[in-house]
Amino acid sequence: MIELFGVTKRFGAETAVDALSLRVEKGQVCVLVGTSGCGKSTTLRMINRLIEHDAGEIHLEGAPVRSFDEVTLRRRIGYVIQSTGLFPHWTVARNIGLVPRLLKWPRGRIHERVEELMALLGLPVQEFADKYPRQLSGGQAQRVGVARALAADPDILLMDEPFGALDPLTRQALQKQLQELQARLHKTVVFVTHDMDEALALADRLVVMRKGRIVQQGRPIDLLHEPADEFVESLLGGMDRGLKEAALTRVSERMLPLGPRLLASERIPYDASLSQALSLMLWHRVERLTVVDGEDIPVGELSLRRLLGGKSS
Ligand SMILES: Nc1ncnc2c1ncn2[C@@H]1O[C@H](COP(=O)(O)OP(=O)(O)OP(=O)(O)O)[C@@H](O)[C@H]1O
Repeated sequence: MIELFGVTKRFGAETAVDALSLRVEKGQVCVLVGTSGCGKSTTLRMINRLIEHDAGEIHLEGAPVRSFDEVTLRRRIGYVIQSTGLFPHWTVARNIGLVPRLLKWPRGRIHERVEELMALLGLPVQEFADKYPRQLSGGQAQRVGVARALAADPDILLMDEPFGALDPLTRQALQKQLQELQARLHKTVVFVTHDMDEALALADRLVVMRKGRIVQQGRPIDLLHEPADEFVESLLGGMDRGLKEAALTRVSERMLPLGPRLLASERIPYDASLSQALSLMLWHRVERLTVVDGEDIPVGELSLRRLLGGKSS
């Protein structure tokens, strides 16, 4: 668990973070959003003490962050940034093993851990272990960055725009991979992003910041339904909020069992979102879709009325 109590950070005359209080439960993904310069990165970097706070308290599992030495912080908190921060003259394997080496793990254990992480992140050892960062694509480098952050099995992961520099397809693939990892590893994650779709997809708890303060926080769906003010409303998508909400619901949650009717010709996977279903209906000018499982076998149907929240088909 991470707790911030009235935390303030000033840079000269400017207050970057202003008496901010926040609690991130164990295993939760907390996403910070807000306009540029509102203090998201500063908040993140105070948690691992890359920036020291001026006032208030920050606690990890109930103990002040200032009571931990640097090595303990490195072990307990993984940190991923947009530019990856990989050492250019080190191989992928060496980059991933950085923190275990600092912690003086035995060589064999480091080797095993690096291989385990590369497998976890979909980076075949044969192909990537001896490559240098310049030989990697943006998405591959970002995966190495995540593997490195996870190396010492930290409880906490701080991610600052980790996928910001990637093309939309790679970005979505890495978001999905992060969700799958999180389902297995249950880290306590604080994630900063400018991309509202990314924020809504990943967040258990969404925190909207403005001028160093929190304007609103809660479950994404609650913020979409009841934004505290116009600022939150427009940040969350304004008129697009309906589509953003639909993106949060899976087709499998709305579909009905297969009925006696003929199957609709257009098909959609059961784990697609309602916004994708709506898009497909618009594209094909149809009001019904056949829902299929991973093997393309029909498992249900989704009608436009049902998609809109109606009870019957
Ligand atoms: N090292 C620093 N020295 C002086 N001012 C700083 C420093 N770091 C941040 N600031 C200022 O503090 C404020 C908050 O910056 P921060 O990087 O936390 O915002 P942010 O919300 O992460 O912004 P962005 O979304 O653009 O990355 C900004 O006004 C910034 O100029």
